[in-house]
Amino acid sequence: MTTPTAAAVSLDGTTVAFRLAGGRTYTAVETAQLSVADGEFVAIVGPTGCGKSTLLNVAAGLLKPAAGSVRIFGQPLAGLNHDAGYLFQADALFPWKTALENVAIGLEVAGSARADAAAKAQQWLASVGLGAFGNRYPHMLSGGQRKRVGLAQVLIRNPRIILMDEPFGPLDAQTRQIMGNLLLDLWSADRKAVLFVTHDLEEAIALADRVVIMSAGPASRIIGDWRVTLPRPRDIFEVRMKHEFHELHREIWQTLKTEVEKTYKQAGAV
Ligand SMILES: Nc1ncnc2c1ncn2[C@@H]1O[C@H](COP(=O)(O)OP(=O)(O)OP(=O)(O)O)[C@@H](O)[C@H]1O
Repeated sequence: MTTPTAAAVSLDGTTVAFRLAGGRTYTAVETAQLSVADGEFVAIVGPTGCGKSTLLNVAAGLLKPAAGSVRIFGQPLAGLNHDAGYLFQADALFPWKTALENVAIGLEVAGSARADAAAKAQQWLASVGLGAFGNRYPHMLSGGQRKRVGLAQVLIRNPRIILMDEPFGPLDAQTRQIMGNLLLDLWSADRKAVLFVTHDLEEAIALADRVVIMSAGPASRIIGDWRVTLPRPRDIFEVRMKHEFHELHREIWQTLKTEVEKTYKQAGAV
C-alpha cells in the first residue's frame, strides 16, 4: 500500500558499515537523512569514496543499512526495491543481444508477449533517438548510443523511481550535455522521482531540483541540501550561462571544496 503524500525515497538515520578483513568494520555513511519526493529530481554530490553509490545501493535495496530506516513511498523497504530502475556508470547491456532485444528484455522477463515487448522497445529506442539502430549489437554503438539504449532499457519498465549512478561519467563533455538534455526531456514528460549521483557539481545544478552534498568519508554525512530554483524547462547548455547558476555554484562549492580537499589530504595526495 502506498501512502499518497509519502516521499518516494526516505532514508532516515541511515548508517552503512562494511566488514573488512580481520573483523574490522568501515563505516562508510553515518546517520544520513535524505528524502526524494515523488516527481522530484535530486542529485547527490560529494568527494570520491564518500558513499554516494552506497546510498544509492541502499535505496535500491542492494545494501542493508546497519542502522536507520529506508522507506519507499512510505513503506519499509525489505529486499530489492521493485519500484526502482537503476542506471549504472558501466554499461549493463547484454553484448549478444541487439539494441532492440536489450530494451525489450525487461518487459519479456516481466511477462509481456515478445511481439508487444519488441513494439514498445522500438518506441523507446525512437524516444532516445535510436529508432534506426535497433538491429545493432552494443559493440556496434558509440558510448553515448549505448547510454541511450541503457536509458531506454530502464524507462521501458516505467519505474516510479530512477536511480542513476554517474550514468554519463564515461562520456565526453559534449555527449554528456546532450544526454543531460535528453534525460531532462524524458523526465519532464513524465516526472519520476530521480536520485542522481554525480561528482560533477555543474551537472547536478543543471539537472536537479535539489543538490545534496555529502562530507568526506569515513562516516560520511549529508552536510548540505540546496534547492535549485532555475526555471524549467531547462537547456543544460544555456542554464550554465545564467547568473543564478553561477551564484548557486559558488555557494555550494564553498562547502564541497572543503570536503574534496579533506579527501585528498587523507589520501596523501596534497
Ligand atoms: N564492499 C565494500 N567493502 C568495504 N568497503 C567498501 C565496500 N564498498 C564500498 N566501500 C567503501 O565505502 C566508501 C564509499 O564507497 P562508495 O562507492 O559509495 O563511494 P562513492 O562516493 O560512490 O565513490 P566514487 O565517487 O569514487 O564512485 C569507500 O571508502 C569505499 O572504499
